Formats: sequence, C-alpha cells, structure tokens
Amino acid sequence: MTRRHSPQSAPNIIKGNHCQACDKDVCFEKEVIQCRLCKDYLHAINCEGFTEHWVSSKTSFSSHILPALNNKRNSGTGRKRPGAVWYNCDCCETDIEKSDAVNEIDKVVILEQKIDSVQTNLRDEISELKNLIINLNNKSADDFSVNTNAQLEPSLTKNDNVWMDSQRTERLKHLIAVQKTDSGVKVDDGLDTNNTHLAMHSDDESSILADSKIMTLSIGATRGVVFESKHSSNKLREELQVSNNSVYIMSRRSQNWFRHGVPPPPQGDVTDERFSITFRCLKKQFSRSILLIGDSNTKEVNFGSGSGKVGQSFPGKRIRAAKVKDIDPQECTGYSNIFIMCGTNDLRSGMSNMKPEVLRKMVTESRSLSPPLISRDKSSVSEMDILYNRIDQQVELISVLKQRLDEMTKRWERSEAELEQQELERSKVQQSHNQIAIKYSNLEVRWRQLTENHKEMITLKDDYKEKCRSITDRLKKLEVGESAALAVEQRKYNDLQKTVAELQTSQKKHLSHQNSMQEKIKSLESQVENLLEKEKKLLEELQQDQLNHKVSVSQFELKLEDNDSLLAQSKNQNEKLKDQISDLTQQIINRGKIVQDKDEQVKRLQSEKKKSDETNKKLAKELADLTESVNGNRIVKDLREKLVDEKERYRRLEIELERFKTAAKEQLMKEQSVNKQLRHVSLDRERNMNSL
Ligand SMILES: O=C(O)CCC(=O)C(=O)O
Ligand SMILES: [Fe+2]
Repeated sequence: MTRRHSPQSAPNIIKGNHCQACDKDVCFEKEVIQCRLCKDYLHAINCEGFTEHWVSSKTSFSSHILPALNNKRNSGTGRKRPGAVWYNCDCCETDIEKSDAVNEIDKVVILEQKIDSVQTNLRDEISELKNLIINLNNKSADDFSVNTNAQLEPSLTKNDNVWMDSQRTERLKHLIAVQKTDSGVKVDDGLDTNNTHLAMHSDDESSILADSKIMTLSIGATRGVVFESKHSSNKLREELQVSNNSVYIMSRRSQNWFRHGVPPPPQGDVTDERFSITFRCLKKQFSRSILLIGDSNTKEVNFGSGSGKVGQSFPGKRIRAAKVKDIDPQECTGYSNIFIMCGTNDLRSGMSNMKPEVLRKMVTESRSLSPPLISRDKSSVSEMDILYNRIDQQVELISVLKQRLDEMTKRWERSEAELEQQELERSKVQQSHNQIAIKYSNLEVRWRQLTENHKEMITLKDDYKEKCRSITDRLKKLEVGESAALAVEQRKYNDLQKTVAELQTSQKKHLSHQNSMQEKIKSLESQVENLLEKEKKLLEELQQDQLNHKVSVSQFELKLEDNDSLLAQSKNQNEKLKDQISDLTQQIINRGKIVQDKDEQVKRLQSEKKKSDETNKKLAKELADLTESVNGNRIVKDLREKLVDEKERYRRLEIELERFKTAAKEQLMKEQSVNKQLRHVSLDRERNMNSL
C-alpha cells in the first residue's frame, strides 16, 4: 500500500495558508501543526495562542482541541516541548506500530487493532463534540433556561409540555418583564433576604384546574426549592436549585402527593433578593375572583352572598396584612384579581416629593384606565364607594409607589443592559458554536478519510489473507513433496540396509575364507611338520649312512690295503654309494622344491593377505560411508564392532603367519646347511675316490 499521507503522494490538508477541509484561510504559525514524521500539515483547530504543547499520538478532541477551546495548556509535564508543537499523525503512528510486527499476519492484526482504536477514538471525539455543541446550545439558552427537574409527573414528555416551547417561554419572559414594570410589586426594602423562606405547602386549592400545570418563574438570586412527599409510605425529598430567569413546572395533580417550599438559605450564606411569580390555571368560575389584602381599613369589605357581602357573583376573599411580610403567599393562590391595600399604618406620606395636584391627576387617570373589575351592583355600592374614597386618601402612598416604580424602572434598565451583555455573550457563544460545527464537519472529513483508509486497510488485509492462503497451499504442496522425498530416503535406507546385508554376507565369506586359510595354514604347518619329521629321519639316516660309510671306508681301506681285487667290489659299492648319494641329492632337490613350493605358497598367502587387506580397506571405507549416510544405524554399529573383532583375529593370524614364515625360513636354512654338508661329504668322497 502506498502511504496515502506521504507529502509526495497525498495533498496536505493545508495548502499555502488555506485549509482544504474548512475552506478558509488559517494562520500558519498558530493554527497549523505538522506531523514531525511525514511532514504533512494539518489544521489544528482552535489552538490559537499555543506555541508549545505536546499533542498526543492522535489529534484527539480531548487532548488537543478541547484544551485549546478551554483556553488551557496541556498540563502533563512529559507532553511539553518548548518552542514547538510535537505531533505524530495517525498514519505515521500506524506505520511505527506496523514496524513492530514480526510477520505479515502480525502486521494485519496490528492494523486491525489500529483501525478499531481509530474508529473508537473518532466516535468518542464526535460524541464529545456533539455534547459540546449541545452544552453550548444550552448555555446560549441559559438566559431563560427551562428546568424540568421539578416535573413530578414522569409521564410528561417534552413535546406535550407547553412550557418547553422556547418561543412561548420567550413571549412569557417578555410578558413578565412588562408585568414587572407595570405592576410595581412592592418589595419591602428592609427585607432580610437571608432569612426569607416559603413554608412547605401544596398548591392544591380546589379553584385550580385539576389537569393543569403550575408554573413558577424565578427572578433574582438562585434559591433551593424543596419537594417532598406528603405521605409517609413514600419518603421522597428533592431540592431543585432555581436560578435567575428560570421556570419550573408542576402539575396540579402532583400537589395531592407532594408539598413544596423554599427553605431559608443555609446558616451563614449571604443571598440576594429573589422573586417568584407562580402561574396557575383557575377554574372558570374563579376567573374573576378577588383577593383583597390590607390592614384594618379593609375590614368592612366582606365577600360572599347575603346582606353586607360583596355578592355571589364576585367570588373573593379578604386577608388581613398590615405589612408586606404579613402576607402569606399560600393564601394568595387562586385569585385572578389581587388588591394590595397599602394602609396608612406603616407607609406614611412625606416620603413622596411629588406635588399633590400631580398625584391627584395621576390617580384620576389611573381610575379612568382601571378595567371595570367590579361592577357596581346595588348591594355593593356602599363598599365600593368606601374603596374609592380610600384611594383618595392614599395619594401619599401612591407617590411612594411611583418612587418605587422609578426604582424598578431603573432596575429594569440595568437588567436590560445586562440582557444586552448576555445577548453579546450569546452571540459569542453562537460564534464558537459555529466554529465547533466547522470542526465537526472537519472531523467528519477526517472520519471519511479514515473510513477510506480503513477500506484500504481491509483490502490490504484481504491481500494478506490471500497471501496467507497461497502460503498455506504452498506449504501443503511442500508437505506432499517432502513425503515423496521421505519415500526416496526410505528407499535409500532400504538400499543401505541391503548393502549392509551384502556386506555382512561378504564379511561371512571373508570369515569362511579366513577359516579356510587358517585350515590351509594348519595343513601347511602339518606338512612342514611332516617335512621336518622326514628331514629329521633323513638326517638320522644320513648320519647313519655317514657312520656306515666311514665304517665301510675304513673297512674298504683296510681291505684295499690287503686286496686289490676287492677294488672292483669296492668300486661297485662305491657306485651304489654314488647312486645312494645321487638319490639323496635327488631327495634333497625334491625337498628344495617342496621348500620352494612352500615359498610360493607363502607368497600366495602374502598376496591373498594383500588382497584381503585391500578388501578390508574397502570394507572399512564402505563402513565409513555407511556410518556417514546412516549415522547411528544400529546394524552398522554392530558390523563395525564385528569388523574390529575380525581385524583383531586377522592381526593374530598375521602374527601366526609371520611365526610360520620364520619357522619355514629356519627350516630352509637348516636344509640348505644340510645340503652344504652333503655336498662337502660327496666332494670329500669323490676326492677320496680319486685319490684311491
Ligand atoms: O418561590 C417559589 O419558587 C415557590 C412559589 C410557590 O410555591 C407558590 O407561589 O405557591
Ligand atoms: Fe406553591
């Protein structure tokens, strides 16, 4: 496989100052990293401002992009390299890992593992990126987050919950903002925010629609709202942290099972103001209900039917609260029209610097603007008159309210500015969100590239598999060839065994030959013995003859002296003796011949010995060959041992032959000396005869 990522064969992601994947210009110094092995340039997304850090083996989202996004440096000490970005791209890392492989199969295994790990990493990176995008989305919606933790009805899904509709909540937010300015809700400035709390309760008034939702909007400091089960069998208790501009939703039904409240902040905690506005859906008949909150001045107003009451058609109630802190919010639920009568007991005139005539005008205007909340029916005329008269009396209070209104307006303006600021931040977040989206698409490009690599690796793997298969086939063929070679070897072995058997038979023959030779030698020995015996006898005879001859010579001499006639006789005798001598000489010649025969025999034996020597040498050579070819063969070993024995026996035979030869030589010498003596005797005799 060609290295797709090599600088020559594959285009870098970065060309000039342009990233091909993002299709945008990049800062070469800050946004580009180079693989220190293949020297390819890659777009290091969002690593601006980083002149030194160690990027791990992969451009993984966690080790590279995320730290850059978080504007943090990689902190691992071993990873830092001053003055440079150190980076090995995935392909080079794979090459390094591949070089560890001992064989092709190992290489395939390493590649497979690598592909798996790259896939897992990429999947992790993509899911991390997705999470980040989701988080950023949430963060941008933080200004008005919808918190669903308090949904106590688990069956309620996002789709069927109207409060999950961001457009709707946006409109609501606007509405609330208007309400904030319009209503001018009185907030006691002397309120100790660190002690405020709302007792545990359930919004379970019968005036609330049974299958409706109750929504509470939080403004200001973050506070904990506690939810707990009412019934002992089910002891659940959860606390929900509600932040500024967040809403939580409960169902009306859950009120039968749970209660909720806002506990005081933990001891020692300093907290800011928090307002909450709760929205409830009332049953139709309560839509016009009235709540009148006020001091003793309101005691004359009584709701209900009958004489002295406001009337059946105006459902409502009056609660006594001389100061704001006396108001129990629990008592306030379920009323569409709430009148807070700020009595003169605590809030006196003098606090307003508004001119009375201006104030009066305002009151008149407000009267004209007021919706006809309460129609004047006959039964309630006097009470309402009293109410309007009271208003006249409360101009000072209204001026205070105006002041508060101004304060609230300022506060609203401030919050507007904050909102603008938030909007700005939001757009920034949106920008980074867009960047992330680009990075995501980059990653997808990388993913596609890796998929292509993966495909290529799979083809490579298939190639390797194919190679492995062919190697296996070749191996099988080799195995078949090997068995043929084995058969040849077996045949050779059998031949060798045959040769050994032949050698054994020739050894046997040699042995029998040696035996026959030994027998021959024995017979020769006995012949020599016989000859010696005969020689002995001849010698004895010769000695005897010599003695007899001497005697006869002396007798003859005596007789010769006395009688010449006896000369002839003596001549005859001499003739006989001559004959005898010639016989003896003949015998000696014969013996010489025998000795010569023996000599020839000895020579023959020697040549035979030479031949057997040669045979032995040949045998030894064959044996050596045999030993080489069939090393460790038991039969050959035995044969070798036998050969050694044979050699020993042969050596002894040789010694004996030597001894025999010397004995024969000695015999020959003796015979020669006897011959000499005989020759001397015959010469002496002839001389004697001549002298006679
Ligand atoms: O302030 C809150 O979050 C709780 C308000 C509440 O429970 C209520 O108005 O009934
Ligand atoms: Fe409540």
